[in-house]
Amino acid sequence: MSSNILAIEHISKRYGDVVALDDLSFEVRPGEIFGFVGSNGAGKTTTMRIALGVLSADSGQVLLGGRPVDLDVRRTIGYMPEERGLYPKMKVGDQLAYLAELHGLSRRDAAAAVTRWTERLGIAGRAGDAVDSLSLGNQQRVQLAAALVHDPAVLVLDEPFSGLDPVAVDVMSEVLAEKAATGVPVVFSSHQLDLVQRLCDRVGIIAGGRMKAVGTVDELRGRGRPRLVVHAPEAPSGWADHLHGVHTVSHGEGRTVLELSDDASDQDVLAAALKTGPVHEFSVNRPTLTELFREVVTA
Ligand SMILES: Nc1ncnc2c1ncn2[C@@H]1O[C@H](COP(=O)(O)OP(=O)(O)OP(=O)(O)O)[C@@H](O)[C@H]1O
Repeated sequence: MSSNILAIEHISKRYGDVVALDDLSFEVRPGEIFGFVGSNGAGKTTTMRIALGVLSADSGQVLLGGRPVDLDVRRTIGYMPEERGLYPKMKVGDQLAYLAELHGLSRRDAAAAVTRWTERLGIAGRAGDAVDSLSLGNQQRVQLAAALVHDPAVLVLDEPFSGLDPVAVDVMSEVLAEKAATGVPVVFSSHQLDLVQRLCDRVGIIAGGRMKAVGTVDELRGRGRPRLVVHAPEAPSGWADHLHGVHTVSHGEGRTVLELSDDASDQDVLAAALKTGPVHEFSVNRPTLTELFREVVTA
């Protein structure tokens, strides 16, 4: 199963007059963690539901290891839905064992998988408790366990990090990295872009149902306009505004961040900065994923 590629190919989906997805394509490769980011309503959940096969696309297709996602293929996917979907009154251990058996594991293998994952996710002590007696963060750990107990060939997780405390974020991050290291393609959506930047091999930015940018974090950051950071403590506000092709992004406490158009000269900027007094720092910065995201979705 480790040669599985999850390929989303030209999918479109409308809800009445609302175009939720418009010719969206991307792929998640074996062993990679793919971050799927976009504003509220951009189409992430719709994409993931179509990838799982619980919602059908109007056109386009989803292939896992070259096969359309039918019932058999769907059983090999570990899915964490945004709306969650555990049985609130059922005991954690029973529920996970039930889900594992539903995915084809024998009773014995299911029990072993439940023990392994509840221990790994730090909820073994709660196996005998009803799901709704757990905190939301712990319920989310159970939800992740539910996505993992049948040893899935691919992981599709809708906002798995939302509402988690930093320790739970670390546990979730480690588990995703471990699964990816075994060759499983992992895709998750998130609004926590610092986390996406840290964790993901590649990222896709979706806006208005269209894929606006896909690449490694470095590739995406490299696409953004570079910024100059100038630390000139005596420079007054607006000191660089008269320079050709230079836009001041921010200025405060002697630090100025500037954006330069292609025909602007960084040497002219340096000369202008030196005229104001000493220059302690003069460096080029690439935008963060968060800055890039804002640029892409508002373009
Ligand atoms: N069942 C539905 N009926 C009608 N419109 C829907 C339905 N589900 C989603 N939509 C619309 O489709 C678009 C995409 O929604 P989707 O839930 O996929 O976005 P999202 O990126 O997951 O958003 P969020 O980050 O808020 O979870 C939105 O305009 C949404 O209002």
